[in-house]
Amino acid sequence: MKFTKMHGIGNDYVYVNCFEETVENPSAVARYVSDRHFGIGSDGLILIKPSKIADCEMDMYNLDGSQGAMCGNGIRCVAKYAYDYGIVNKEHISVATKSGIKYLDLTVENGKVSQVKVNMGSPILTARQIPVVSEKEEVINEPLDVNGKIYYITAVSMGNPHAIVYMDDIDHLDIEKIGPAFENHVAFPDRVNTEFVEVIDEHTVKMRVWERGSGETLACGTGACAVAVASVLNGHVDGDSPVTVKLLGGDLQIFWNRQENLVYMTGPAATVFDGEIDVSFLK
Ligand SMILES: N[C@H](CCC[C@H](N)C(=O)O)C(=O)O
Repeated sequence: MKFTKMHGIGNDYVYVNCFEETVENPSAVARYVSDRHFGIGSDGLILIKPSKIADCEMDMYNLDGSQGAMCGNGIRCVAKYAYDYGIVNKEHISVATKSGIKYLDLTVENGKVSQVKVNMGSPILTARQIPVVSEKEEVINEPLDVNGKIYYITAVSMGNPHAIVYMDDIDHLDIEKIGPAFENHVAFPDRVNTEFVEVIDEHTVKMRVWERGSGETLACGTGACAVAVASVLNGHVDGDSPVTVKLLGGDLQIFWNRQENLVYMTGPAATVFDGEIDVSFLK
């Protein structure tokens, strides 16, 4: 199986061009290629497929083989791959995902995509659609008991579920312990991606993320969008201008246009190497 290793500010995936390749069992392949010792090493697998309703389709799998409905860092790399490898030859493209069609604007430098702006669609705040179990219609700064400690969470979906928690110091967070406790909490029937956020100023936040199905990653695009929305809703940032979200792997610019109720994410995409791996033994 031919693949291309790419990343969006350190959130790295193995990409397969399914205009040319066929991947029979993507969950098993995702688990194998993601292993950083016995495989290629990545946060998961992303298939770039032909589409009848968009320029291409993104099909995303986490490190544990579970399928994700949307991937912000991933879709920027899908757009870069599609342009750089000749699937498309235009700078405004559409990508179909499990959470709907997304529209992207590409910045091309020296014939290659360097930066991508994505219309990530509207945030979902209704508890039962996220889903999160709550008596409230929306979960904004509501208490949740996690391992006997009360955390105040804001729940947002960008096509995938996110729980946002604000803290004074995220650098010394024992994320390996608290991350799984949130991920598998009974309040989240489909599990959850959890973002731990420190507010820097009214235009800047800093975050770490424990991803559903992948653990701590260096960045999460949908998570950064969910954090920007939650930060506006909780009055932590100025909602009239873009928010700089600082992640371990780099920064993303996120703007929630309240008039349109659309979230825009702008950030880089990078290709690391092309390769080939035998996955024929996987059933
Ligand atoms: N890293 C991705 C999010 C993956 C979400 C996945 N962990 C799930 O929802 O199951 C991003 O950049 O948006």
